[in-house]
Amino acid sequence: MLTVRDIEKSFTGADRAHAVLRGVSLEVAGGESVALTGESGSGKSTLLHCIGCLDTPDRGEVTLDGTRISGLDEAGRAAMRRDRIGVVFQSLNLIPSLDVRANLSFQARLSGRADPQWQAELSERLGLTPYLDRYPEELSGGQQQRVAIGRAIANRPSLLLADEPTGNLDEETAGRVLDLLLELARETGAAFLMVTHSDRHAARMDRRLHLEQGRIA
Ligand SMILES: Nc1ncnc2c1ncn2[C@@H]1O[C@H](COP(=O)(O)OP(=O)(O)OP(=O)(O)O)[C@@H](O)[C@H]1O
Repeated sequence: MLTVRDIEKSFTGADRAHAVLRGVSLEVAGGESVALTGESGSGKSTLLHCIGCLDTPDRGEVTLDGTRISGLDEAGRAAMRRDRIGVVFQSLNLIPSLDVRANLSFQARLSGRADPQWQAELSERLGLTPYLDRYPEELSGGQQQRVAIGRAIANRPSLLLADEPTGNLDEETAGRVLDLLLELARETGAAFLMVTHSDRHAARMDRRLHLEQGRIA
């Protein structure tokens, strides 16, 4: 269960602070999928970064399965990212020097939770088994996207965060990739929060939250 309480975040510009998040609260239960929508610049990525331990809110609390993650130091936040949180962002951040097999298992190995049987099943369901020995640059955009999803889920994270994960795929491939994400998140019991600009994709999730003027509308 993800709980976000009254998060505030400002960025300081040349002369003044610009408040991006002005008291955002939300909850996502394990196994539940929630779409996060909002105009460009409304703070969706900022919110995801604060929740995913990639940035810190100025005020407010983020709790994951009872652990207050917003109060952790850098080492604690790194451990949360490694052990409990899976992310699929538009810049996929696959490791170019590792083949697909090693990219898939990278995070799970770091956290000591590598599970070869689960990884083999994931590779099969993501259609990646024929490509396990290839390097990211030898894959299509859709194939790379599926590696990023596999890597995020290989660890069975409590929280899965995705930022426009199908943004650069054609509509049909995007639909299939979203199906897989939803299926895997539900199956592993992850709380799944996804930023999307697509009404069609948002409609496929259990719930939708809209960010407007720094708050959930
Ligand atoms: N590191 C930063 N320093 C200063 N301003 C920032 C920083 N990151 C984001 N911002 C500002 O915060 C606001 C929200 O940005 P954010 O990327 O969260 O929006 P978004 O809703 O994800 O937008 P998009 O849909 O276009 O990706 C924007 O005005 C942006 O310029």
